Amino acid sequence: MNKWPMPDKNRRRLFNLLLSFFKGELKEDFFHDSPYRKFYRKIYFETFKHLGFIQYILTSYLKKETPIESIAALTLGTAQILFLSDIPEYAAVNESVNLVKGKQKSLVNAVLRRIASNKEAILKQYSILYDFPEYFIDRWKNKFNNQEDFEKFLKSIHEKPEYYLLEVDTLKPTPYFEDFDKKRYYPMDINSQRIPLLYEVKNPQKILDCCAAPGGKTIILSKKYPESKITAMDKSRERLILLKNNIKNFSLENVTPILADFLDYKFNEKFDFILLDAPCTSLGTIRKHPEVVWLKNDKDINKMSKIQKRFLDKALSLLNNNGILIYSVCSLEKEEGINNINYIINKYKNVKLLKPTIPLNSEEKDFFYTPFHLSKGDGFFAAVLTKTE
Ligand SMILES: C[S@@+](CC[C@H](N)C(=O)[O-])C[C@H]1O[C@@H](n2cnc3c(N)ncnc32)[C@H](O)[C@@H]1O
Repeated sequence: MNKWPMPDKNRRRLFNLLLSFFKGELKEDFFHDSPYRKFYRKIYFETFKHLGFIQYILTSYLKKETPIESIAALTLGTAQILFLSDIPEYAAVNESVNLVKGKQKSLVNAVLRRIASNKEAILKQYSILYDFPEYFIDRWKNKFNNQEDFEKFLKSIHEKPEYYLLEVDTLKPTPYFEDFDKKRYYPMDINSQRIPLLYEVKNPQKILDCCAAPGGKTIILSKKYPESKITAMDKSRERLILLKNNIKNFSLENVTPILADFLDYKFNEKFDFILLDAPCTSLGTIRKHPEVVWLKNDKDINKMSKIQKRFLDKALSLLNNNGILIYSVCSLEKEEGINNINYIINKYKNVKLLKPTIPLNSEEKDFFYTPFHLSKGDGFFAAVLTKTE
C-alpha cells in the first residue's frame, strides 16, 4: 500500500468525485487508471460502502445550510476516521481541512475532531441497514425469511470483490493477477463469462450480439463459434473503438462490428443465435462499484425495464424459427429480469423459455441468477428463449 499522506493530486480527485456526487453529476467510477489505485480505491470503497451511515452521523453534527464542499470533505474524513484504521486520525482531519477554503476549514476541522473523539460511541450505532438507500432496503427486505438472512445478504455486498480474467483461447476463468499477458487474457467478471455459454447452440450460422461493446461476450462467442458469422453492434462510438481493439487484439476474424442504434437499425437478415446483453441499471455491479446504488432509484429501474422490453421485442423479430435468444442484464431487480421474461412469454405464444444447458449454481432453476450472497461475481440475471413457427 502507498504511504500516507496520499499525493495531493489524488486526494483532490477523490474530493472532486464526492463533490460531483453531491451535485448529482457523478456518472461513473473513474478510478481505474491511477498509479495510486490501491490506496485511493480503498478510501473510495469505504466512503461509498458506508455513505448512508456517514450521512446519518454527519446530519447530527451539521446545520442545514452546510456548503457542499464541506459535506464532501467531511464525508471523506469521516470514512477514514470510522472505517480506515490504518490512516492516522490527525492525517484524516488535516487533509480533509486542506480540501476546503476560508471559513469552511474551521467547520471541517471542528466536526471531524468531534467525530474522532466520539468514534467508539458512533460505531456502536452502526448497522449495515444504514449503508443502503431506502429504496434498495425496501426492495430486498421482504425477499428473506428473517432479519438475520437479510443482513447477511447486505453484508455479502460489502465483501471484497473478486476480479477475474478470461483466458481467451480456452474460455476459462482465471483469478486476476497483475501484469497479465494482454494477448492471452481479457479482464472479465466470472459470472459475465458464463452468459454467452449458457446454452449450447448447434452450429449457428449467423449470430447477432446486439449490445456488444466493449466486447467481452463477443470474444467468447467468436472463439466458441468460429464457423459462425457474428454481427456485433453498439451505439456508442467510444465503446465500439474498444470492441474493434478487442477484435484486432484477439484476431476475431468472424466478427463484423457495426456502429448503430439497435432499436432503429434496419436489418435485412435474421439470426440463429442472438445475445441481448441489454443496457441496464448496473445494480448488479455494486460490489465493484458501490456508488451505483446511490446513483439509481425505483424510477430508473422502471425506465430501464421499459427500454429492455423494446430491445426484447426487436431481438425476437430478428430471430429465426428455432433460434436461440439469450437475454442478460447485470441487475438482480425483478423488473429488469424475470418480469421482462414473463412479459415476453405472455405476449408471444410461440416464444418459450429454455433451461440453460450449463450447470446452474443459482437459486432459480430455469434461468441464470447470481445474487450477491450466493456468488462472488457480479449480480446477473439471464434467460434463454426460443421461438417456434
Ligand atoms: C451491458 S453493456 C454491453 C457489454 C458487452 N456485451 C460486453 O460483454 O462487453 C450494454 C451496451 O449497450 C449499448 N447500447 C445501449 N443502447 C443501445 C442501443 N440502442 N443500440 C445499441 N447498443 C446500445 C451500450 O453502449 C453498452 O455498450
